[in-house]
Amino acid sequence: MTDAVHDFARRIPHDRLPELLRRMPKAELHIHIEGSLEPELMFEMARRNDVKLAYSSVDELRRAYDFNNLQSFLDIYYAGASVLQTEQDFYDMCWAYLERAHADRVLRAEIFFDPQTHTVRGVPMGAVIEGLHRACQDAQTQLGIDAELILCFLRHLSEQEALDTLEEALPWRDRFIGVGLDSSEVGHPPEKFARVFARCGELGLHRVAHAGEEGPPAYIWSALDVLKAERIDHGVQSSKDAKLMQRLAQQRTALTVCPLSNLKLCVFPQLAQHNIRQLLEAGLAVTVNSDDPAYFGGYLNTNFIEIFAATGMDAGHAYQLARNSFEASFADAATRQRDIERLDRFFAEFA
Ligand SMILES: Nc1ncnc2[nH]cnc12
Ligand SMILES: [Zn+2]
Repeated sequence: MTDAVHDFARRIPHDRLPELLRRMPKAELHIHIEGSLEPELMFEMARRNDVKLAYSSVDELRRAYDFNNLQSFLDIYYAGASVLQTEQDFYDMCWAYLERAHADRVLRAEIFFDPQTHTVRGVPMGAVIEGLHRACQDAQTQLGIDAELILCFLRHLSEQEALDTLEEALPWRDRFIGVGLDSSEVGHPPEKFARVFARCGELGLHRVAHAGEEGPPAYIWSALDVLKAERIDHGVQSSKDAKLMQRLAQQRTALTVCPLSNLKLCVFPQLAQHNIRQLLEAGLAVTVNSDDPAYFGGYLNTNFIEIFAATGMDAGHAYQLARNSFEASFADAATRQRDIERLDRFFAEFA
């Protein structure tokens, strides 16, 4: 941050913070598209595809969104994804997210998808990828959002299944920019996926991984050293390991932190106890993200507003978080620079 922007940001009064956070340009780097499927759209898809849900109404479904850890969420999340069957379903879900993100002043979105959740039910890989890709293209032309896809492997499945999934997706290689690793973390360390990530590196794909959401700092070390992950998704457990904190700060490896997700999955008992401010002030390249907004009570701006209210962060922190999101994105250098200039202009003009 330049000193001028920094000084200006520090003078913005706290009561204007929600407005600043809402209007500030930003990138979202950690969003599972299946986690953006709102109950209303889920019921609509269940109806049109003749899929039976375990809940009789939107209200009953929403009442079931009461989680005590990651697994209790994943069980409901995978059941919800069963309504997605056609290319149009994937398009509709992704378009709904992108419109919502646009309203939150997201200039760039890097969107995770879980193909194995769908191919195992007989949905063709092409229906998943083409539907999502078409929504990303329309978002570029109609909303001006830059949106890209990241294919995630489910870590509760085997490495061989991940390798098979990669092969199956290769005809659409130009439709995704990278790969990630998600699902049940504890008991499924990054090293289980060493070979498939090495192969993705050879293919020129970006690599990210969920690590240190519930799992230990050792998983963050191996995501970096074995998988060569360029960003760590969540990574909040890094504060338990001083050496790791030093490394992440020194390398400026981005952490895609998801405050409301961590609250809803009981990673932290209250938002006020979240360590995002500590991580940011220790010099880590922290970003704010929504993870699974339809399940965790808020899209990106709600995450910003609630975590700022709970931890007392100010406009200087807001600038740094937004700037980190652009610097950590996989956009080309000119696009990143353009977005950072937009951010600087926004802060200079905010009044
Ligand atoms: N928070 C999360 N952690 C791991 N896998 C996920 N898949 C969707 N959301 C996830
Ligand atoms: Zn996630």
